[in-house]
Amino acid sequence: MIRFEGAGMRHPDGTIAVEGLDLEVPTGRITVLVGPSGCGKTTLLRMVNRMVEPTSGRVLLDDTDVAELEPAKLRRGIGYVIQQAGLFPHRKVIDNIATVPYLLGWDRKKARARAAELLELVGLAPETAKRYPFQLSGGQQQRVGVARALAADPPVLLMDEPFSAVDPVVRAGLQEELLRLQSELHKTVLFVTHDIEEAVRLGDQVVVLREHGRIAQLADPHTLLTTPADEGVAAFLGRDRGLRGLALRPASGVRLRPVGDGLRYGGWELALDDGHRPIGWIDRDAVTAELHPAAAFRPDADTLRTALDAAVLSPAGVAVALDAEGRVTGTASREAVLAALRPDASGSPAAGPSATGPSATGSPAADAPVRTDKPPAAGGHPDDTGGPGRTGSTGSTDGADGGR
Ligand SMILES: Nc1ncnc2c1ncn2[C@@H]1O[C@H](COP(=O)(O)OP(=O)(O)OP(=O)(O)O)[C@@H](O)[C@H]1O
Repeated sequence: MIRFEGAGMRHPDGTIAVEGLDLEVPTGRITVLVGPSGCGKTTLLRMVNRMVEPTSGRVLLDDTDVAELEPAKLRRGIGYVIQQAGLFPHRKVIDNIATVPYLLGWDRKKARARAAELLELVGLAPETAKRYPFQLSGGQQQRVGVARALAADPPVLLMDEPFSAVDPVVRAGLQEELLRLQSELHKTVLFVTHDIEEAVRLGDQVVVLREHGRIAQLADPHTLLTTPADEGVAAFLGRDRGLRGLALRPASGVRLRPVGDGLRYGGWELALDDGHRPIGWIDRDAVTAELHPAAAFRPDADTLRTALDAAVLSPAGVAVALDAEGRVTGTASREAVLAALRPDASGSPAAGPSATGPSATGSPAADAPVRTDKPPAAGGHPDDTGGPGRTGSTGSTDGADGGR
């Protein structure tokens, strides 16, 4: 655990970077520091590896004041990832990754073998090893930066806006990768960002800072989004914080309409291949049999945001639910997705903050069984005439009906 005790830092010119901060960074979890530019995030991070010395208070690493530890030794036990990776341009990727093992005196062969292992761990092809950093994309460089920080298997990782120099798609991939790594490695991560979206996606706990490193709020992502401490925090979270919260909720709570009820919704029909995988939506009134993409989600692996997105994109107004093999297991209307937000719906946040997101392992709510509707005793959906080759009861009780 990292503990800041009344930690403060005043620059020689009198500028206060951080003042009297008390904060605990729990072992094996991701703590994200987020806040506006200049609020002291980087200063705080660098106090941990003594790149910045506090001018008041102290920082403890597993109950030892870091001031008592020799800086070079301390830093070898702490992985550090910065914006734009900060790789050595004249060293091959493999040697960049092996930097700390070399410093620790490992023999070259062992250090390189470890580096090759890490290259694979962060999702880079083995041939990347022989390249120089300028021969890699920004996202690949960041992966190398993460691999380098992990090389000596340090228990602590400091990450200072590591993904902010790459485009949003690459960034989302890197975030996903970090969560996957963390589900295996359980490092104590202190992560700095100014992006609240990134903070709630990655953090087990999120610390919203304001000027001079003062804590405006410390909470798990769900609590932060639903219960901001004050108007300042609410403003910082943005007006769409409710929608953003959808990304923290597993889609396992969505009540599905079973496929046995048919695959027709209003004038739309879902076409399946022989393996029960969706081919697309067909407009039954159209002259040509044009296929419209069947936006889908996986209840066991995706969030409510993905499920809602799939329902919104669907011409029939229903999202298609798939199992891990891509077979259709049911459908869910927009209303059915939103119904999963009700406090009594399964997959509620009472199951605990899904800090690593439901697609990562270990989220209790993500493991919840998919609930399916019981067909009503009588009646059914007026548009439901049964899917191709399917008969049986129709309708649903949860508003999971489509139509247009
Ligand atoms: N060498 C310095 N001399 C004086 N003031 C400094 C110095 N370095 C940083 N500061 C100030 O300390 C404060 C905290 O800086 P810090 O870099 O920790 O903020 P930050 O939250 O990480 O900002 P950003 O998000 O822009 O990177 C800022 O007000 C900054 O202007």
